[in-house]
Amino acid sequence: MKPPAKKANKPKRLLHRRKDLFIPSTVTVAMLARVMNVKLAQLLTRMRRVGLESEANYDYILSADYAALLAEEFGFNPVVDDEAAFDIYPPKPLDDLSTSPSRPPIVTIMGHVDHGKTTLLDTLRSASVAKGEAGGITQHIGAFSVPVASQTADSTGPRSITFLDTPGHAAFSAMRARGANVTDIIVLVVAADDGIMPQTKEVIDLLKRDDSQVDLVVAINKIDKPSADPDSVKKALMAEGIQLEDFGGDIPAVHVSGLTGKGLPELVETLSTVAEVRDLRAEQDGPVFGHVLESNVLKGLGSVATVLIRQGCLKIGSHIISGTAPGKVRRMTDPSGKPVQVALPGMAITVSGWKTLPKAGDEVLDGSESDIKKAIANRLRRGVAEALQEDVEAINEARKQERDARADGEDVVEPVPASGPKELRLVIKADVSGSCEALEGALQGIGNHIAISKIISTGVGDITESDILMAKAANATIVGFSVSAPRAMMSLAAQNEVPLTTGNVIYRLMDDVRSRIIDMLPKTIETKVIGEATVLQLFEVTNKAKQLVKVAGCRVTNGIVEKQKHARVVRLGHVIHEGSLDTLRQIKKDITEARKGLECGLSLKEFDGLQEGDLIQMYDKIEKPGII
Ligand SMILES: Nc1nc2c(ncn2[C@@H]2O[C@H](COP(=O)(O)OP(=O)(O)OP(=O)(O)O)[C@@H](O)[C@H]2O)c(=O)[nH]1
Repeated sequence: MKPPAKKANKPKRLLHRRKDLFIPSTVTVAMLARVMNVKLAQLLTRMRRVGLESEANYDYILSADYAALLAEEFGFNPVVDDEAAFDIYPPKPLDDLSTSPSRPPIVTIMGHVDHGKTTLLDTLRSASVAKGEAGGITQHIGAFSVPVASQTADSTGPRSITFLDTPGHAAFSAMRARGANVTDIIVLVVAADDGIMPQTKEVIDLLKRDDSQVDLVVAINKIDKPSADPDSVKKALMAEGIQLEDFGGDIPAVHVSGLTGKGLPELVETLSTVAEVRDLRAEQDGPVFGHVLESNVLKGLGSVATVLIRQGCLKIGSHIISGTAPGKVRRMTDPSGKPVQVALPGMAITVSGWKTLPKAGDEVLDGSESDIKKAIANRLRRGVAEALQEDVEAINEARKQERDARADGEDVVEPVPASGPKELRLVIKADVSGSCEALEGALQGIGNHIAISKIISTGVGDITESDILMAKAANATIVGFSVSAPRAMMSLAAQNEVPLTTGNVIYRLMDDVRSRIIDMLPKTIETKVIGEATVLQLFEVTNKAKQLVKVAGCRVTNGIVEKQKHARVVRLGHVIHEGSLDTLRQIKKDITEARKGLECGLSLKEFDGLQEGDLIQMYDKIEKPGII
């Protein structure tokens, strides 16, 4: 009788927990294979399969993104440091601002050279100061505010207009490059006596291209001049596609004179009307978001920046961040120099209290002191990583070119030494752990199957005696990044014959390691043919030692046949002998060289088998360093 069948086990669901793999900011393919404990060939095959064809090389330096992707391919859970990713970001603009408070419009004046932008701004600015606080001083801070005269307490239009007066400034290109358009209205200044000029066209093109909401107001300037012809300027603008109100369009044009001030109240009124139609509003509660327009260091105040507030409400004592500059608002002044306690959207104010100088065009955000500290550390680290990434791209490209050149040449691939590749051992020291990690990623695995770099130790801090002793014991080279090597340490390293290299540019250190690896590779010998001669006839002559020797009557067909160079005999495309010349003669005279077209007689040392039709090649041997 058959034993009762065992109750089949229910298949258990396999819970595959992926192993965490820490991903450094940069890592070579060889290093990634090593840390994942997979064969390099396997990783290269997988890279090709996932479309990383041109990156599939042992020495390609992968970014953390690619490395993470590949780690996932091999079943790992790539861990990119969350703390390292922390940052403070601009707040998302609200979808519906209809209940938010109104804000002043931001106006930029643009136009062709000499059409009067500066004069117009100066007149507007001085008018604003005159109308503003008595005794206010006009400071050049990158922006100023002009009150709108016609506004009453219950009207809905803006009470003031903020003019930005640095249109060609770097801040603008920096902001534009990040897609930030701070301007609501552009005033296009066109001189009534000059008309449309190249920079006028540039502004028009910019407006046509710009899909952001920027309104246009045309200021036909220098209207006081007898030669002013505003009508023909307007027609020319229409021809450029600027639909002016006068011709049934919706773009207002105002006749002004920046010099006399004529028409400026109308210009301000027009801007106010355009702004009113736009119904410009911004959230005053919540996080602060602004842009640095200008920054400089002032005596007694330290680093000061003009900040255009775009959202939120900046207060004295707020902790702020801009780029990698942290700050705590100590003092704020409006464009007339009057201290303010709070800065609202649409206002441009000077802010002091920065620990370092922020850059024009950078965003200004607020946050808690500790968040700002963390964000700054990460931004600095990312800055290093980005700079490194640029280097890395250049290095990857250089390596690719070398490889391509090598593939095109006739080089023979050196066999792998039986003992495995030679190692250049490295002891790494860096200023902070971030750069240590970056350096590790960049230096590990430089080389090829013959010689390769291997990091045996990493550490943070200056180079010490124990580093040198460890390097000596391990026969390693010390690489220091942004650390100091005191003189005593340098001499200790020299006494112990420990190679030591320091620097603060990662790619230079990479180059240094590369050249050390190259020195470990066998040199390749290249030949360069410098002259050729064809054997026409053979003679037998008696030499000085009374021996009968064969002499070849030749014609030099290419270059120069120099007696002291290396010589080889090529027969039917094959080299049949390599050596050197014994004699080189013309008629009966010994010569040292024979140029193209000449006939000469020659014989070779230790070779007596020349035949008619043989090709004698004279060549140089060039020693070339190994390639990685
Ligand atoms: N008659 C007259 N001259 C003016 C007026 N506005 C400016 N100008 C003159 O035109 C010249 C150029 O004026 P700017 O204000 O420097 O012109 P701009 O467009 O700022 O020039 P750039 O800064 O070089 O781009 C100066 O000589 C001014 O005095 C105006 O309304 N009427």
